[in-house]
Amino acid sequence: MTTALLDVRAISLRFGGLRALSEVGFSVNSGELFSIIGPNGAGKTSLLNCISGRYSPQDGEIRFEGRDITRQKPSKRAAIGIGRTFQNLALFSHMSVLDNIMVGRHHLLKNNLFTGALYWIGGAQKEELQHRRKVEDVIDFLDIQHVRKATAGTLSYGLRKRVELARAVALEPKLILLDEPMAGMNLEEKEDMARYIVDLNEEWGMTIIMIEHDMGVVMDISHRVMVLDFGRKIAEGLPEEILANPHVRKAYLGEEDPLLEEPEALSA
Ligand SMILES: Nc1ncnc2c1ncn2[C@@H]1O[C@H](COP(=O)(O)OP(=O)(O)OP(=O)(O)O)[C@@H](O)[C@H]1O
Repeated sequence: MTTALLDVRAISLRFGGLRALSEVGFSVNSGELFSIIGPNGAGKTSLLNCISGRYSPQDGEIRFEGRDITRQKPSKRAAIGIGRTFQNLALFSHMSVLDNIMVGRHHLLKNNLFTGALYWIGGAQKEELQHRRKVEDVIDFLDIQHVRKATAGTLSYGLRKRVELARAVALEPKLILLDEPMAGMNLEEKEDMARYIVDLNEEWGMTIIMIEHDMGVVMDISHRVMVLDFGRKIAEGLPEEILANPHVRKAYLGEEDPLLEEPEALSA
């Protein structure tokens, strides 16, 4: 039996009296592009925060590569291969694009005692070289060579989102969590971003969990989709199954749920 890369088991998260997540469970396999959708306030970002370690669920368990990480700190989770981007940009706006990406890498290496030891016994140059090569690969991949020296805060919104993705990718995560990567983008920027996400998944082999409101993109590029509503999982399946699900259509698209409707004869 293959072990899922990520296994979320019946997690519940409360903020005082508010139930942000109620017994949500799902698994993501290596190589999947898995999307989470749902109306505003459904609990999508809270769920991502539980996976990255920012929030701690009161109940349930989260396993990564078969190990229980439910109580691990966010930095430890980043070091074992869970990367993320944020709904609102989280770049150092006064720093260059290159430095923003390097910061992520240094953070990763700082967590790695072995590379730390190498530094002291003279392997620093080789390490630094590999380090820079990786960053250059990421810069090439995301087509941001032309702005590598620019101050991040001066870039257009679409480009800043791309730099933020570059910083997360430079950490070489096994699993990357994308919180609304296309929010606020125009059509062209969205198309570009969708292509980068698909390439990351198909060519770089990264497993992706994405929250996104643009249904066209979600249904187009996801392997599987999960739907949250009021902190509960209401559906999970292939894009076409989700689109055809009457409960989803009602909760998410605001359409009437034929299963819940009264027969015409009775309501007349
Ligand atoms: N730190 C927090 N403290 C208190 N309540 C919170 C906190 N974070 C989230 N919530 C609440 O939890 C619920 C779920 O919020 P969450 O941001 O996870 O939803 P979402 O599905 O990501 O929404 P959106 O699509 O608007 O981003 C909301 O009612 C929200 O107000």
